[in-house]
Amino acid sequence: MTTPLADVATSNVTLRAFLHGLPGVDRVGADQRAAMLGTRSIKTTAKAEAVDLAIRMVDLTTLEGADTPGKVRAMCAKAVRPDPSDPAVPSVAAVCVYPDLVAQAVAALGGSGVKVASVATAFPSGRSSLEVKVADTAFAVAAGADEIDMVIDRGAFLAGDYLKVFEEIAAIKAACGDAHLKVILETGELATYDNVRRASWLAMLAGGDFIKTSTGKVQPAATPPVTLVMLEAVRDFLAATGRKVGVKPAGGIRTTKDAVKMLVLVNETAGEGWLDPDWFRLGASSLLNDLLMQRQKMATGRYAGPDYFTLD
Ligand SMILES: O=C[C@H](O)COP(=O)(O)O
Repeated sequence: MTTPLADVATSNVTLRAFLHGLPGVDRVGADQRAAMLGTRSIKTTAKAEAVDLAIRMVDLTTLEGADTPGKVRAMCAKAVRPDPSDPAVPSVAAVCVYPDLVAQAVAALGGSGVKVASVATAFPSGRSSLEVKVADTAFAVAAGADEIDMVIDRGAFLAGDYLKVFEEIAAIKAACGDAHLKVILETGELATYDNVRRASWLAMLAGGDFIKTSTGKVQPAATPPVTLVMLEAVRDFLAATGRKVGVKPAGGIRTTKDAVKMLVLVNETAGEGWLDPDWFRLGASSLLNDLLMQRQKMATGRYAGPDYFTLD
């Protein structure tokens, strides 16, 4: 008899049996399908809409040891009005910063509708005690974070201790309160697409509101096939449980072409219902400028050049 979904996390044995019972990913098929969808051409009008949608989906990110309050304030201004010369350009979805810079971001964004996301849980390695990770999360939430981007314990996952990973995600979810939880799988360290599928289900079963590919600190990061596997997982999870989970590819998404490819993948895999910033985000530090350049090119027929927009 198969274990009901609500009970699969009662022990590591049942959780392992469930995750290893998921259908295997056809690696060649996933690579080919992602490559094929990446060659789809779209009409100019659809492209203009896609560029604005992609801007609205950006989590504008700075995650450097050298980040300063001034840099975060400038990034927040850009998040709200990406192109000061054109008020028709929409705001991005969120900014993403380290926990100690959340308060500055909240103050700079005040009332704009742009959310503040923060990478808690000993980002990017995730190597600390659960106590420290929960405290890191609580600190960011108390400072006003709307969203927490946590990293999973890849060491525990790769060692087969799925219950530890599950319980950690559930504890961080509890510490989030009303803040949304994005669970970073760090797919570049998971070795196989089967593991990406298993980690996606694990994160969703444990209560994640979003599953996110990468920290941006490990290569490869948000590749199209990995994003495809995760989109299939949220589609199948919705069918199995009735709960919808979002997807956030992050890391290495730099061009409008990369972003549009992602939107085609979303449409063709999870479906139109995910083509919304509530359900799909693009985590990126430098994509926004390229989207702005392409937007201007489509409107005026010429590029403004990268210097026209403020540096990310
Ligand atoms: O979450 C977002 C990533 O850290 C950004 O990565 P990126 O600098 O490659 O765009």
